[in-house]
Amino acid sequence: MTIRSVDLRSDTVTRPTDAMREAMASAEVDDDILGYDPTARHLEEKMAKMMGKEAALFVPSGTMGNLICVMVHCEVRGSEVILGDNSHIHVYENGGISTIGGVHPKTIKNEEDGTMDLEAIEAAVRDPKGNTFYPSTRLICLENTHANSGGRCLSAEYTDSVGEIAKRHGLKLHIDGARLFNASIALGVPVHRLVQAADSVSVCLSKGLGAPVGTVIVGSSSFIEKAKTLRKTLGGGMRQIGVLCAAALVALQENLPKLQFDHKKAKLLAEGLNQMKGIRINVAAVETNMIFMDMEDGSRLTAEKVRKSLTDCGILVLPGNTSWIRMVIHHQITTSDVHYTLSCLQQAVQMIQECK
Ligand SMILES: Cc1ncc(COP(=O)(O)O)c(C=O)c1O
Ligand SMILES: C[C@@H](O)[C@H](N)C(=O)O
Repeated sequence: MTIRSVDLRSDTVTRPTDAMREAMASAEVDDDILGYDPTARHLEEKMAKMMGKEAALFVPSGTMGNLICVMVHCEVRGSEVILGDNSHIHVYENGGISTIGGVHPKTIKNEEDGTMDLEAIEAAVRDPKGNTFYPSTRLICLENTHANSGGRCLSAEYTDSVGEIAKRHGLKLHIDGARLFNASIALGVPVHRLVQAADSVSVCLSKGLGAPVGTVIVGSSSFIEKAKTLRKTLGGGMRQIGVLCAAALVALQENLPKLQFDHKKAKLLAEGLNQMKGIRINVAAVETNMIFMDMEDGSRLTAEKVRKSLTDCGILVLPGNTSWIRMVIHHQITTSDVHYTLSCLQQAVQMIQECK
C-alpha cells in the first residue's frame, strides 16, 4: 500500500512541472560563457525589468547569488557588511562571505519580524576615521521575506529607511530576496517597489516559484558586469543554461499567480495547529508560506517525536531544534494535503501525550 506523500520540508523540494520539462527540452540554447545563451538573456532581461534595475544575471543558487553580490560590493580588502544575526547569509551559507569573500560580518539582532533596529544599524557603521583598527563598513544586507523569522515580510518603507542610512554613510544595500515574490504578493506591493532602495537583489527561482534550479541577481549594468566575472571565478559560469532558464520562465508564468494560494494554505494549516493542545503558534506571524510550530513546555511533545510520527504518515517536515518544527507550503501542496497533515498531527499529538 503506497503511503500518501506530503513534503513540507521546504519550498525548495518541488519537482519541475510537465510544462517546465517541455520548455527545457525545446529551449533555444548557446554557450553562455563564450557569448550569450538566448533563453538566459530573455530571462535576465525580464527579471531586470520586473525588479526595476538595469541588468540581471542568472546564477546556479541563492547562496552563490548572495556571495557574488557581497563580494562585488565589498571588493576592497578589510570590508565589513552589516547583516542580521539570524539571516540566511550569516547562518546557512557556510560563512562564505568571510571564508571565500574575505568580508567581515557585523551582525545585528534580527527582530521577530525579520527587521533589524534602524538605530542599531546606524550605530554599527564604522567611523571612517577609525580604520587603523577597524574594518570599513561597505554594505548592509536585508532579507525579504525573512526565512528564520518564519517568512516575515519587510515593508517598502522599512527598506527605504535602511536605504537612507546606507546613502547617508556612502554604503551599498543588498537584499537577499530568495522569497521576494512571496513578500510582494503578501504585501500587495510590486517587487520593483520593495527593492527600490537596493543596489543589488538576489531572487530565487527555485523556491516558491518552483523552478528546478536557479537564482537571478539584479543591479546596475556595471555591477552585473563585475558579478558576471566573479560568477566565472567561483565556477558558476555555465554553458547552455537556457535549459534551466526555460523552466524558470515557465515558473514565473505558471507559479507567480499561485503564491497567494500557498499563503492561504499556510494560514489554514496555522489556524488548525492553533486548535491543538500542546502546540503553540503565532497565527498572525504566518504572513507567507512558512509555519513555525512550537511544542509547549510540559506537553510531552518534542520536535523529533512529532517529526517521526508525521514521517510514518508520509509527511516530511524539518525540525528547527528539539522544540519547534518548520513547515513550508509550495504549489505542489494541496488543500487536501493540509487537512491530511492536520488530521495526522492531531493523532500524533494525542498519541504522544497519552503515551505513559
Ligand atoms: C532566505 C534564503 N536566502 C538564500 C537561500 C539560498 O538559496 P540556495 O539554497 O539556492 O543556495 C535560501 C535557501 O535556500 C534562503 O532561504
Ligand atoms: C535551509 C535553507 O537553506 C533553505 N533556504 C530553506 O529554506 O529550506
